Amino acid sequence: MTTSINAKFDLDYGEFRLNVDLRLPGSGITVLFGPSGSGKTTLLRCVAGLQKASAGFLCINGDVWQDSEQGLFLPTHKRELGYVFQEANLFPHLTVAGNLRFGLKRMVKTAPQADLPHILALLGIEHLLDRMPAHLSGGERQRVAIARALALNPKILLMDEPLASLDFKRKQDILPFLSRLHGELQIPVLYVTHSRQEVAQLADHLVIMDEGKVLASGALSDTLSRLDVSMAQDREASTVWQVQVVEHEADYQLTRVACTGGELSLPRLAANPGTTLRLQVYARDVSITLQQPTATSILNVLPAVITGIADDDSGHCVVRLRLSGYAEAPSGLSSVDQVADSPLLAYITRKSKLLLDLRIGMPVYVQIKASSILN
Ligand SMILES: Nc1ncnc2c1ncn2[C@@H]1O[C@H](COP(=O)(O)OP(=O)(O)OP(=O)(O)O)[C@@H](O)[C@H]1O
Repeated sequence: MTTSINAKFDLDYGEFRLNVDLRLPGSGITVLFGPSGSGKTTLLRCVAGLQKASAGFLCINGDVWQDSEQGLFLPTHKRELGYVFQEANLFPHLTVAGNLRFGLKRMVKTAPQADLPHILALLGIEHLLDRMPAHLSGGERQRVAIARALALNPKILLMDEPLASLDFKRKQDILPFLSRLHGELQIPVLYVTHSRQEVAQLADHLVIMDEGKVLASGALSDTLSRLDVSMAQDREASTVWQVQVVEHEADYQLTRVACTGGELSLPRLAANPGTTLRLQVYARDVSITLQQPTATSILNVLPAVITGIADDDSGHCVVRLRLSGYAEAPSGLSSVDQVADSPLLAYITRKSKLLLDLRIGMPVYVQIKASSILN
């Protein structure tokens, strides 16, 4: 993966200080995750030039927008970026088409044009062009706001909790459109959220922040399975893998999928063999055995090696494992960096850990009781 964003900011508000030095991928979705007040929005505003860090350096795929040592600070209107906020902020007196055109009028004439039909199709809003914003659902308004930002053909898309003002149903409606941005957008996206669901569904790269600092930054599944960060330390912990559909077993209404480390049987999926999908496995749905179980109703039993163990203070512990079935990712998945190793977490009682005498480096079997496909 090429490191193409370098964002280094030191900004002191007195009560709060943002101090980050990040190297991020130049494409794909980077999610900034952290509790309220951890500095996610402040970081996004520094990237946009809406906030000026006293010491800062920002380079987006070769374009330097800030270099305080050289006295360089590009104002926001000169930064080629799209910004999507919690509220869509569409002009109420303009149709959807009018809202999209408004941004375009302000573009520099020589700037390359965005592929508008592609953007409209990507966000599924072709049929809404003549509508007024008041006649759109919350999810449709946000899709138009994202299209308006992309229509500017930005070099980076900044999204600050774009789903926060939507109810559960609307969030579910819009997430598939956001998932499409992975493969279809060439530019990097910085996406702020507190939602673990959005992290699992959207992130390629994950940055975990707290108190103005970066606690962890890395490929999604590596970061999700880091036992030193809080996301991996409770029963909501999960890992996300890319899997590939192998075949359907019509008689059993099952679909077999391949991951690095083996194959899994899932309830029948509406996807053709060869399709790549995201699979989320919660730590609480994974159990550990020392021998390969011979009589179990659980279909998904895979060999694994323990790579880490962290106790919590509620009588449980989280065990990090690496599947050890295959050395290589299935063909077709190898380009996805998070597939190189499919880490897995198991949330078990501390008593079970002691009874099985689990230790790092031990070969075991994992039983995966349930999992869910995210896209
Ligand atoms: N202009 C400002 N002056 C002083 N303090 C500020 C300013 N803007 C933000 N802060 C403080 O900086 C801290 C980080 O705020 P920020 O909005 O970046 O957090 P966040 O992680 O995005 O939070 P949330 O998830 O609630 O939106 C907060 O304590 C906030 O009160």
